[in-house]
Order: sequence, then C-alpha cells, then structure tokens
Amino acid sequence: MNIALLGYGRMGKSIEAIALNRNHKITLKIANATDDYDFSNVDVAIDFSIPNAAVTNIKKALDAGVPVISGTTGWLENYDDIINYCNTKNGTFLYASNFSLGVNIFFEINKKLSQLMAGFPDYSTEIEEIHHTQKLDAPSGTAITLAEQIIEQTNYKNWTLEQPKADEIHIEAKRIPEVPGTHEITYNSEIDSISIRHTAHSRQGFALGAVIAAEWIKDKKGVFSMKDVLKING
Ligand SMILES: NC(=O)c1ccc[n+]([C@@H]2O[C@H](COP(=O)([O-])OP(=O)(O)OC[C@H]3O[C@@H](n4cnc5c(N)ncnc54)[C@H](O)[C@@H]3O)[C@@H](O)[C@H]2O)c1
Ligand SMILES: O=C(O)C1=N[C@H](C(=O)O)CCC1
Repeated sequence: MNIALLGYGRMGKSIEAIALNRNHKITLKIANATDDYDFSNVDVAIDFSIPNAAVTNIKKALDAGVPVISGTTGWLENYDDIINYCNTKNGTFLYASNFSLGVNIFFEINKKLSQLMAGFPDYSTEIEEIHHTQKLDAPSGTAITLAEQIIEQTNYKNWTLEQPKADEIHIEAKRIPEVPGTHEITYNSEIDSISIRHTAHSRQGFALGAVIAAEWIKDKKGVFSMKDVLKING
C-alpha cells in the first residue's frame, strides 16, 4: 500500500517505521503547508500534523479522492464541516482521538463505568491527562472523548479546564517531559474514590493503530471510527 504522511513529526516518523515493517511504501511526505501535495501515487493518507493544518490536509486528500485518516487533535470545532465535505465528495474519512487498542478498550470501560455511576450523584467526576511538554493542545483529544462519553451517560452538561460548576466535569491537563500519554478518570465521594487509568508506555500503540486503520480503510467509502476497525461491540 502507498501511504501519504501528512505531518512528519514524532508520530509521522513512528508511523513510517511501522508501515515500512509491514511492507508498505511512503510515497508522499508533507511537513509544512508549502510542500507539494502530489497524491498521484497514494492509496491512503495519514494525517498527524498540527491543529491549524489538519482541516486543509484532510480536504486536500479528499479532493484527490484519497481515503484519509486523521489523528491530529485540537481541530474538532470543524469536525462536522469535514464530515459534510467527505460526504459531498463521496470520500472516505476516519478520525480517532486515540488510535491505540488499549485506549479504545478503555473507552468502552469508561462508558460502562459512567453508566453505573450515573445512579450515584454523591460521587463527583474528575479527569486527569498527562502528556509531554511539546503538546500544542489541552486538554488532549482523548480526554475530550472520555468527557463526552461521560456527559452522554450522566447529568453533566460540559467539561472545563477551569474550576468546575456542579454540572461540569473538571479536566486537569498536566505537561511533564517525555510522557507519551496517561489518562485517569476518578469518581470521588467523602467515603471513597474509584479510578480507572490508561498509561501509554510509548507512541508505538498510536502508530500501529493508525497503520492498521489505514490498511482497513483503503478500499472503503464513508465515515468510520476505530470501533469499526477494531470490531468493538458496545
Ligand atoms: N490520535 C492519536 O492516537 C494521537 C497520538 C499521538 C499524537 N496525536 C496527535 O497527532 C498530532 C501530531 O503529533 P506529533 O507528536 O507527531 O507532533 P509533532 O509536533 O512531532 O509533529 C507535527 C508535524 O506536523 C508538521 N506540520 C506543520 N505544518 C504542517 C502542515 N501544514 N501540513 C503537514 N504537516 C505540518 C510539523 O512540521 C511537525 O513535524 C498532534 O495533534 C497530536 O495531538 C494523536
Ligand atoms: O502526544 C500527543 O499529542 C497525543 N495526543 C493524543 C490526544 O490528544 O489525545 C493522543 C495521545 C498522545
């Protein structure tokens, strides 16, 4: 399979190493907006760039009729626009805030636990995410997905990085050198606390998940998620 890497930073390079190992070719690399987006020899595009570049990158791939997956975070205010654009072009698109198998299992545990906790209002909910100091966005895309899942199951209306109101989930975003990604959800009462945590040990899981998603999506049409790729029920 011929892959375009839209973004060639930490993730682009990890994805390249795994893709080459799985006998794919990297036929296009875009590292900034002035590069030549020549999709003539590309089967799938993988966007891991920066929040300001993701929308343009995704649209350029869709314009060229190339299926595109995006792991870039911090651009989701334009998600609906991208879905409409993809549908108008009869294209193929998949976004995931986190491509690792472990986090996608963790998402299902989070949904189940928040369903259970919805009946016990004495517990307040707190999300903590920790990432490396180069990360441009806060909170992480993964923390936003976790918060949205909880909001769907409970009376919480929103999430906030600030002091939370009664109907808001507080997200604490910490930046510590070299941390690939840690997410913890805690339910606190006066009597006790219940926590679930996912800890990434490296970027390997994100990169492998992205390559598996690219292999899966290559010949498909439409808008997909990692639940489709990993065949997760729930
Ligand atoms: N979904 C996931 O599983 C997952 C996992 C890790 C990181 N991420 C996200 O992926 C993104 C990239 O992470 P990273 O650690 O590789 O960051 P990074 O800063 O190492 O790399 C980003 C790269 O994008 C390049 N870039 C700048 N402008 C560009 C443009 N117009 N077009 C294409 N590329 C451009 C930069 O040169 C840089 O090399 C971030 O948004 C991060 O949050 C997602
Ligand atoms: O390193 C990053 O940046 C990461 N970004 C994603 C997010 O924002 O959730 C996934 C974890 C690593």
